[in-house]
Amino acid sequence: MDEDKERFRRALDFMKTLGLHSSVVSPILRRLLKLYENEWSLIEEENYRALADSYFDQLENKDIACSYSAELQLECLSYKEIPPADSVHYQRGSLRRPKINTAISDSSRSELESQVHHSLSMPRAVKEEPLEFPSATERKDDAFQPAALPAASILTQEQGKQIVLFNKEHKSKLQNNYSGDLAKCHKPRKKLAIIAHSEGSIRKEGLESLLCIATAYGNVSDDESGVSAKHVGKITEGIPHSIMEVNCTATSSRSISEEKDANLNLAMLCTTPAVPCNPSNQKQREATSKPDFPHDSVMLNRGQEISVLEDSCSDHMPEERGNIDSGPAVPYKRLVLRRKGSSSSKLVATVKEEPICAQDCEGQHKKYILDEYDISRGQELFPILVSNSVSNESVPHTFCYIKSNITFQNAYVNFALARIGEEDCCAKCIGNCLESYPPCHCARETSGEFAYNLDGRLRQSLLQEAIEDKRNTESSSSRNKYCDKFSCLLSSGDCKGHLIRKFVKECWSKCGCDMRCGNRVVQKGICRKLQVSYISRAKGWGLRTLEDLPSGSFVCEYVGEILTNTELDKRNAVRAGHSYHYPTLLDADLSSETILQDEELLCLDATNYGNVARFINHRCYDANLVDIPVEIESPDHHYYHIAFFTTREVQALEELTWDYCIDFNDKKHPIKAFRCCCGSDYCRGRRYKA
Ligand SMILES: C[S@@+](CC[C@H](N)C(=O)[O-])C[C@H]1O[C@@H](n2cnc3c(N)ncnc32)[C@H](O)[C@@H]1O
Repeated sequence: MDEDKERFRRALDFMKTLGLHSSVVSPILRRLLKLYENEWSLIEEENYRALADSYFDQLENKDIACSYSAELQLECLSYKEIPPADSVHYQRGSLRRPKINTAISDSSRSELESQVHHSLSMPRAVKEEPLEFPSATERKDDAFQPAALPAASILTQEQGKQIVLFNKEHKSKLQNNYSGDLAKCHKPRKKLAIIAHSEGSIRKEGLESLLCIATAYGNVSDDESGVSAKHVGKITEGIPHSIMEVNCTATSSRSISEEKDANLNLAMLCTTPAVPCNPSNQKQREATSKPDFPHDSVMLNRGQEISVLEDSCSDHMPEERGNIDSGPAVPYKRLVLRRKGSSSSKLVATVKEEPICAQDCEGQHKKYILDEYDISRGQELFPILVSNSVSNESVPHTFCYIKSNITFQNAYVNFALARIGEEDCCAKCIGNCLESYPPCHCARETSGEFAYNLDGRLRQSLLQEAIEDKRNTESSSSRNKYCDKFSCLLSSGDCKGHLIRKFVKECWSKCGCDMRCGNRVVQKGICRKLQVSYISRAKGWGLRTLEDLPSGSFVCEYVGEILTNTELDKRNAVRAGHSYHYPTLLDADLSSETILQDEELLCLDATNYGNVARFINHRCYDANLVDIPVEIESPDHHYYHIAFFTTREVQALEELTWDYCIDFNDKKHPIKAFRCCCGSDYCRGRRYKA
């Protein structure tokens, strides 16, 4: 009998650690005991899963109104966290729990429900007790059993770095699948103490370290003082695997402001030593092309994003970088985590605290969507993942991802080698042209100096020139008044001219150098970790970098269909009412041309076919990307590549932007300019009145 009492107490203690109050749990537990004929093992199995399930089931069945007393809103949260059945990716069957639903008779069920309902609707004063966590040794006590709810366990690998994530949100037992639609409840609540607990063990070669990260949601405070994480981990060396056992607990006890949600996330990251990146390494390619997660960023349930930015032994790293997002709704916090057993080795993670969409009190569903897949469908070297944590807008499926430009109908693009003269290639070069002296013919376009430095970045003088060119677009002196000679779609006959742009020329097929030549940057394609991300309702989707980018780095090319301007004109006529527009003119060399045929007057349209660049939003004047015309296959400049380079150092998770050079006051353009929300101090579009 005493043993039963003790087991009863243990069950309640455990449920308390999930935030479920004894007075609510006790009747449910009693009912379960009756149903299972005192077979405790069925209830204790998997850390009281049956009990927890029964609790949630009852709440689910009884549509409890949201007018709880404040101290019980935690239960409300638990209930509302349960996503609609059709959106839950987690399989109930996988819980292996006893079939409570069928086992409970109607009368038992209603009795049970009434108990739950009664308990929840009774206003009671709940004493807020400070949360105390058992130490590692205390935890050996049976009274504190770690939850064995199925922790999300995700493996990613990139450049040898292995990140293993065990993620658990308090009581979020249903959300162990990291993708899917989740609904949540925003409820005013006062003080909330939440606990997350996770455990797991992994077997993996060469495990090196363990980190435990705890983060909390909620508009509560600007510091992390209310959140703490402890872990007990050990790595056992063994051949061929190391075994890591992790046991992690996090607590948060903070004041939660109204209308905000609260959450606690736990992530455990295990790293293996980095190995040098070699894109030709097949194994690595396979690993990086896995369409599950970004290499060093782990998307947690409900969109919390932890990006491992730096793993360094330096003590000079800034601990706070502040808010690095331009959008209003997505604050970032930067955590600096110390490695266990080391006072100097730090791992810096940026935690993106997402506004959590909710099933609000009116019962209206707003779904929080996380779509995680490689939008390039394996075409790019690194997967380009998609993330939306702002709205219920789903991943754009309205276009087809292409890695390089494709020609539409009669657009004239001729790559015949015969058209490349001796002065337009370096047939005699061997190896890396950047190391040759004097520079070969391919440096001619950039005044006899190669456009790129040995580290692959654009030379600063060229970069500055390109930035200046763009910034002067408003002044007519930098434009060539060419368009009176033909119908220009920029302004339908009222053209203010086109920018004269300086080209970069890369080596190509007729050159003697090989693909390792430093004068081949754009043609190698995207080699940065990028993410298509929903920025805001005003701007829609955008592009972010997931890694720090030095100034002058090549990011990506603007890829689309190569169209004639006449075709574009036709398309624009039917697209006038569309919200987003993706075409861009290939007009960088119009000034040097005489009269052009229609099929030579080209543009790129990424509306139906395009790459990541179609998501880059506009920013007036001080954008962090600049578009540079690049000659690769063809010495004539009707057709060329538009390549984006960083105008300055760009930090991981910043949105990438370029100046579209839109004339926001041009009322004659067939496409009405959007109302600019770039946020720049020099914004030209803000003045535009719709
Ligand atoms: C090339 S698309 C960029 C990707 C687009 N945001 C999307 O969701 O697909 C250009 C369109 O994005 C929107 N956009 C880009 N920059 C913007 C800005 N600064 N302010 C408001 N809207 C912007 C405009 O609707 C524009 O037509």
